[in-house]
Formats: sequence, C-alpha cells, structure tokens
Amino acid sequence: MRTGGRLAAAIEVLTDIQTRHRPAADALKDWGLSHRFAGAGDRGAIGNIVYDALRRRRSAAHLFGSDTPRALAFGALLLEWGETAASLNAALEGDRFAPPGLDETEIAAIAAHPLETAPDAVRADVPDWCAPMLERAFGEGWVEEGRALSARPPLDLRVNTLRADRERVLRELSGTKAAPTALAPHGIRIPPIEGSGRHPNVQAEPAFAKGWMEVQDEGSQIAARLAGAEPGMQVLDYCAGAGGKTLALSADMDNRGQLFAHDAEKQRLAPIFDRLRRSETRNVQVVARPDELAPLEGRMDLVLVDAPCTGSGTWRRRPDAKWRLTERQLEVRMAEQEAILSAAARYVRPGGRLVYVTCSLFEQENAERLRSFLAGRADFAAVDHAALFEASFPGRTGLARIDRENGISLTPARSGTDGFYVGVTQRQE
Ligand SMILES: C[S@@+](CC[C@H](N)C(=O)[O-])C[C@H]1O[C@@H](n2cnc3c(N)ncnc32)[C@H](O)[C@@H]1O
Repeated sequence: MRTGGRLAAAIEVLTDIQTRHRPAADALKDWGLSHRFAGAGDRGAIGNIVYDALRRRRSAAHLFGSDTPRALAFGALLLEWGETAASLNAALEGDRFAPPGLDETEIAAIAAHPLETAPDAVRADVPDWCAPMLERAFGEGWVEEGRALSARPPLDLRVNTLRADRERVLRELSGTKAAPTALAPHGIRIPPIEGSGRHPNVQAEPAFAKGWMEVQDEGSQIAARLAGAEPGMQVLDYCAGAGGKTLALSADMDNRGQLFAHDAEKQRLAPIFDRLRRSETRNVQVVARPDELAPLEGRMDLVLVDAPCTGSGTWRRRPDAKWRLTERQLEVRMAEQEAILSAAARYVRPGGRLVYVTCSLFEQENAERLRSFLAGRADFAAVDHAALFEASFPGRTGLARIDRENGISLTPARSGTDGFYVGVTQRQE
C-alpha cells in the first residue's frame, strides 16, 4: 500500500471509532481482519496514523477548522510525519486508492490557523475541562506537559532479576535500539517509533518466553521501587490486576517473604498465574476473595494500593481514552480511591507502610486523595518524600516532581515516563 491507501484506511478506522464510539485497538483489529491482504507493515502504518490523529486531535481539528476523520488523519501526517500540503498532494496524485488530495479551501484553512496562536488547551491537545486540572497540577508548564502526553511513547521493559540481568537482556535485544532506562535500575527502553515504523515484537523473543523480561513502563517500575518492598517482608498488593507491579515487588523481594496479590475483580487477576510461572516468582499468593484477606489485618509491612484511576498519565498509549473521559467518571474514580484507601489501611501493621499509586496526573486523584485519607486517620502520617526519592534514586531528583509532604509525580515531560503519582504513608508504632 502507498501513502494514499494507508491514509484512506486510517480515515475508515477513525470513522468507525467516532461513529460507533469504539476503542481504537478494537477498530484497528477489525479493519485488519476484514482486509487480510494488508501486510503487517501496512497495518502498523495505519495504526500509527490513527494513534497520531487521536493524540493530536485538537491540533489537527484546529488546523482544518473541523474534526472530521479526514481532517484528523490528514492533520496527523502534517503534524507528526513531516508532510506539507504540497508533499501530501504530490504523494496522493494518481493513486486510485487515495482519498482526494487537499483542496484549496482546506489549504487556505491550514494557512489561516497556525498552531502557535491556538488556545492553550488546543496546543496541549487536551479536552477543555481537563485544562484547569493540568494547570493546577503543573502551573505554568502545563501546556508542555500536555504536549509531552500527546507524543508517541517508548516501549519499556523490566528485566526480571530473578532470572536474568540487564546486560544479558540488552545483548539479546541488540539491533533494536534498546538501552538502559534513565532511572529504573532494571529497565530497558526502546525509543518511540518513527514514521510508519513498528516496535519489535518483544513478546516473541525467546528471552520473553524464558521470563527474563516483562513489558512495563519505566514509571510503573519506579513506582514499584518507591514502594520499598524488601526480602522477607509481608506485602499486600491490594489492587494487583494483571500483576505488573506484583512481579516487580517480588523481584525486589528476591522471592523471599510473602506477597499477597488481591483484586476486587477476579477476572482481572487471570493473567497473573501465567506471568508468575514464566517469571519463576515463588513468593506470591493470589487472594481473590476479600474474606480470605481477614487473617492479614494489622500484619502487613507494606500495602500497595495501585488504585483504579482515570489513567490520564497513560494518554500517550491510549489517546482515545483522553476524549472519552468525563467529569462524572473522574468523580466515580475519586470516590473509589477514597474507599479503597480506607479499606486497605486495615492490613498495615503498626510501623508498616501504605503506598498509594495512580497513573493519573490530576491532583484530585493524587495528593488530594492522600491528604483526605490522612485527615481521617491520625494513626498514619506521610513520609518525607524528598528523602525517600533521594534514598531510592540518589542524585536524580531532577527527574521527578517531588513534594516533601504530598508525594512524588512522574510525568512524560519531566521523567520521560508515563504519568504516575506515588504517595507513601506510615502507620504509627
Ligand atoms: C491500576 S489497576 C492495577 C494495575 C496493576 N497493579 C498492575 O501493575 O498491573 C487498578 C485495579 O484495581 C482494581 N480494583 C478496583 N476496585 C477495587 C477494590 N475496591 N479493591 C481492590 N481492587 C480494586 C481493578 O480491578 C484494577 O485491576
């Protein structure tokens, strides 16, 4: 397929997403199934246009004065692929699978709507209602944070230290541009893809099958590290889901001590069993039923609450979620976070820690929830987050936003990771 055919396919997929309110991944998968002639390279390129269009949706709509699938797909190529109106029209000329080239009205609209003078929320590529929340979280730099959240993400891996070390895995991945991550000690980063490229299928690597590595954003690895799990501890991962952080905690514990993995939704835990086997993790007990947690009350050295949240920190990877999110959903999440924190606190032993993590950038889901929890629990106090970060990542404080009392934030602009928040509290002896 040439550019024209790929562009036409991207418009088709974006139309499906817009009219049927479908997740981008599902719409792309269906397109692939009904166009089996398209090779992996074409499908990858179409996916890149669709995801770029969703990441830069407001910028593209601003350029064209319209948010039709056509405007978004053309906008993606103009904004992210280094194309100009002239180069695009030249590429589409004579291609019978291509959509019509840009007409005079469209070319005039692009010239009349430069991004430099666009409103802040457009340049940040976020919904209007989210702009004040980002401004509250980041102050003057919030547009830059929004822009970083609209860029393509890298592919990060965590080396499973129970089975391998970073040098060994890097050797296995030679030829993929893989390099050590900036902060996470066992992380490997494959940089964001360019143009129509694709990330390597790391899950097909023998090293993956052997349990040497897991796909995990560096921010998630750092959050698990800051939780401070150590060999011999009694740890409860209260919102374990598919176990991304459970596996990281277990590696930090060197398979020693006891790690309980719980989730309110049993089916979310399903992938954890395979992952535990593959990684040779032996100190994890999966506890699906809440009543089975009763014996753990007041006994845990560490309880991790990796709370359900809006996921605003992961908008680089799931840009369609950015436009689907509603204020009502945010309110529901905040209430859940409140309830989960107070339920999870009962398992912390005196002197133990309760660690609250989200992949959100909104204060409402982060420090505000931590403060609200602490206001009702005189027996818990926030740790010194500056000291915690320095102890975990000596000399690297510039790579995070650290508020001594209110927690640690990682962001795409500051840390080069997905957005994460970590707030650590300790129960008084
Ligand atoms: C952010 S995800 C966890 C991701 C996981 N820790 C990881 O690193 O892969 C949040 C999880 O919290 C779970 N959850 C939601 N409400 C809960 C509750 N009341 N108690 C425990 N888990 C809950 C959800 O089912 C979801 O799996």
